[in-house]
Amino acid sequence: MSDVKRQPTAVDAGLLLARVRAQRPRVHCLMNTVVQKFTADGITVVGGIPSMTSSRDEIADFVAKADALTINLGTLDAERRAVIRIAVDVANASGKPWIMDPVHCDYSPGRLEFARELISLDPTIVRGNRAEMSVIGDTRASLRIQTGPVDELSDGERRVSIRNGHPWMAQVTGTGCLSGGVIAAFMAVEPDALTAAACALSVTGSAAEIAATHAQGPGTFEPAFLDALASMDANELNQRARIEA
Ligand SMILES: Nc1ncnc2c1ncn2[C@@H]1O[C@H](COP(=O)(O)OP(=O)(O)O)[C@@H](O)[C@H]1O
Ligand SMILES: Cc1ncsc1CCOP(=O)(O)O
Ligand SMILES: [Mg+2]
Repeated sequence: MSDVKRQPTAVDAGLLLARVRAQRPRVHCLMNTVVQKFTADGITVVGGIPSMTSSRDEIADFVAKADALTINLGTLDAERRAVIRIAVDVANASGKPWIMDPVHCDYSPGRLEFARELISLDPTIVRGNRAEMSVIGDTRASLRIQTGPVDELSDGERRVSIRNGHPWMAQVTGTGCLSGGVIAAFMAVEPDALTAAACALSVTGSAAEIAATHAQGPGTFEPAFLDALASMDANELNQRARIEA
């Protein structure tokens, strides 16, 4: 799976999910304070090991021990900006993959400016929803992901669409943030970021489809989604994953 020209497939999704479960990558998350638990649970049930500390004293050690890093701008303040800069420096110095979620950068010029500063530091992936990615615009060399009813991925050479998921994902706070954590777990076991992210999003989207068949609404959908993520396997992905060039 190292040929960067390759288009990812449903078979890859099953293989990478099995690789995450076998390798148990550590994912450090500088996650917003709203959805820390949900994100940590999402990483855990796909097979990764999350850590969430945002202490300035510890961040360098945690990132150094992690296999991938998730940076989320959802609840930003001066201290968190400083900690994010340290985390990104350590990840870049040691060649670890990192994903940046520019949550609500469309609400505040200051946040957009900080998101642009981080993009200049070469994140492996930038992922946001439609409103966020519209103001972000071009992300130069990074893999760019815009999620929504259809997820659109582009790395400058390839474009991939993921047609999985369910509208209830947009009614549960944190499904986008959780996807950043799951994508990071997949990047930790697969060097081609587009393949890793496409497979991760087909896994979360397929789990959402299964959860929706059991749930009565967004409230019961959330735990059903974690259950479906935990029991996802290659057979299910072969039937459901809709990864299209
Ligand atoms: N209407 C929809 N149908 C299917 N999947 C959706 C829908 N809306 C969002 N999703 C999925 O929910 C997740 C979060 O996407 P999105 O809502 O764009 O991000 P955010 O939560 O950051 O606003 C993604 O995995 C996306 O595929
Ligand atoms: C509501 C809110 N406010 C700050 S972070 C956050 C969660 C955003 O989660 P998502 O973008 O995944 O829905
Ligand atoms: Mg979001």
